[in-house]
Amino acid sequence: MNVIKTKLNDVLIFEPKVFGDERGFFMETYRSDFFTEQTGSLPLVQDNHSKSAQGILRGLHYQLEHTQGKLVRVVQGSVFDVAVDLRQSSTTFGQWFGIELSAQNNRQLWVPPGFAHGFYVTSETAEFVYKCSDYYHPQSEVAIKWDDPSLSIEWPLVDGKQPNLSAKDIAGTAFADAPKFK
Ligand SMILES: Cc1cn([C@H]2C[C@H](O)[C@@H](COP(=O)(O)OP(=O)(O)O[C@H]3O[C@@H](C)C(=O)[C@@H](O)[C@H]3O)O2)c(=O)[nH]c1=O
Repeated sequence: MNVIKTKLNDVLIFEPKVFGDERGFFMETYRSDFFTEQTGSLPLVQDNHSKSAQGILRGLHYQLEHTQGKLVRVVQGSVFDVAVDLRQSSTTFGQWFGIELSAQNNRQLWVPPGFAHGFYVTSETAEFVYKCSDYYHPQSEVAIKWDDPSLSIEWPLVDGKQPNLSAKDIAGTAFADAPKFK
């Protein structure tokens, strides 16, 4: 597994070693010992899987309590995945990082606790799979507006069309008003 630092503190890209042969391929996608050594996070406790059509944007989400770190990847299709640093003590507070994750590049992104996370589907459909460091706690969920002008996230919108959002995400909070971490 290759590990690459990003411009945001503690956000890491993981590139699994892929063993291709005449049958197809094999890769290890998560090892708890290696993951903990690289991130300092404890083993991950919840696995999630979602499918979305092109143009769907989910985010930017986080939980204020039971704050989750997320190890995210795409098993079908491609997305533009974004992390926003909400930790006021961090030198990269308020900054965003975006990366293409796809079933072709096999890349995984580690979005640590203290970040908002979202993704936009660029392929016809995409299946998104992720592991979380804490359990779902809907009472403490927050959604920040995907297009908050103070974040200026450069989403690669297909044909320049507005993305499709859930009602919760349409009603998202402005970055300035969203609760932050220490
Ligand atoms: C996230 C989640 C949702 N659900 C349920 C609640 C709801 O009925 C349905 C869909 O939930 P949502 O609309 O919140 O799903 P979604 O918009 O896909 O939410 C996810 O977005 C990405 C960007 C993240 O980072 C995730 O942490 C999570 O917030 O699934 C669970 O049962 N467990 C979970 O862990």
